[in-house]
Amino acid sequence: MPVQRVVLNSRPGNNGVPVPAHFRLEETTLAPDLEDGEVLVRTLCLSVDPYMRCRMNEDTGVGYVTPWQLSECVDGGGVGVVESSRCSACSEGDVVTSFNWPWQTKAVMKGSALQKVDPQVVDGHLSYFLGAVGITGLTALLGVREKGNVTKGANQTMVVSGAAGACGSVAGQIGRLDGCVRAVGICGSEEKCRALVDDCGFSAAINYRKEDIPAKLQELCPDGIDVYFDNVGGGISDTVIAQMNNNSHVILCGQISQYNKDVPYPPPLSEEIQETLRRNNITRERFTVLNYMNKADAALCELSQLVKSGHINVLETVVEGIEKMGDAFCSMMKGGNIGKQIIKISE
Ligand SMILES: NC(=O)C1=CN([C@@H]2O[C@H](COP(=O)(O)OP(=O)(O)OC[C@H]3O[C@@H](n4cnc5c(N)ncnc54)[C@H](OP(=O)(O)O)[C@@H]3O)[C@@H](O)[C@H]2O)C=CC1
Ligand SMILES: CCCCCC(=O)/C=C/[C@H]1[C@H](O)CC(=O)[C@@H]1CCCCCCC(=O)O
Repeated sequence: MPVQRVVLNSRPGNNGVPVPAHFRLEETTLAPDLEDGEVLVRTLCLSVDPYMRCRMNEDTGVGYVTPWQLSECVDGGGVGVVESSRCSACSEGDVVTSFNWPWQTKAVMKGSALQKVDPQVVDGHLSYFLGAVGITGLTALLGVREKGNVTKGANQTMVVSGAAGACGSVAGQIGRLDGCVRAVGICGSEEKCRALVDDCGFSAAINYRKEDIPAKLQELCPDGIDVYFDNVGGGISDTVIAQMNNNSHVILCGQISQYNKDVPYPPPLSEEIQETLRRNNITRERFTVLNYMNKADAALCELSQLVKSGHINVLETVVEGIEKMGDAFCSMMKGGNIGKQIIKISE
């Protein structure tokens, strides 16, 4: 059976900006018969994520992430439907997901590597399994709960960087639902600022490309900053940390502004920022969602209810066609997405 797939064509290097030519679309053929335990799946949607930038390097620098190999099919989060099965756990028509879904229109996968999911959990909106009711929603919810110290009635202000992205847009909404009196987003365009305020209930948003971040933070956070959900690192985060209250909390979720640089994860802070953290007793703990998977089932159930009831509004940027994978990844790394970047492969 002929299928299309995306392979890694070349590496950007530890200091390079990824471009679509680092990926290549190929035709390949699937074996006609399944072996015992195997499942033929048709890909519905694929997830595009920042951590994939380190999979483009020979050495990812992050223990739990493996490098993609040159000329081999790349993989990541995916959702699809079972077309035929020789695995007792999967039947034709089942909707399944995996963290290691090949960027391929159809694939033969081990049934044991797939998780069966119920489309009702997302009211049939299957791409949500890769976003708000999947790993990015979990990252937002568990990141806030595990590291944010949000307390109802405590008059707290939350700031979120990368706020109009998949994790950020949900994190600010969770912050509000959990009791923050203000959620202020920092993001890279006017359109994103509008989406945060009009669609996601953020109190205000700052366009870091156009506005003076320190002045806007002072204006929009009159009682200082108590919780900072950090998706980007670098200069934006240094600016936020400089305005944080005593005994406040940074949720170190990601540092995307540094991913095209040859620095370890998490990138080291300047001596000045470290001193600010110490002086003001600000916690800054690294958060990795994969370390909290024992809480995933309950959290996914909560996220499903919050999305279905309209308490969380989901933002997505959906691009169609496997041939757009490279473009979509490179675009997301430069801010081309609002909400979760998804590639739709088939109906
Ligand atoms: N700790 C964990 O377990 C997890 C961490 N993460 C991390 O969370 C963060 C967000 O991921 P995700 O929600 O999937 O991605 P997003 O949907 O937020 O997409 C990435 C966004 O990052 C912003 N960005 C890119 N470069 C810069 C820059 N130099 N400075 C500021 N902003 C930049 C862009 O938005 P803009 O237009 O605003 O610039 C872009 O849209 C990432 O750092 C990721 O690594 C993700 C999942 C799990
Ligand atoms: C560049 C370092 C990024 C660190 C932050 C980040 O984005 C982490 C993301 C992971 C998160 O914990 C959940 C995920 O899905 C992301 C990693 C997934 C790992 C799968 C690796 C698959 C493989 O290597 O085979």
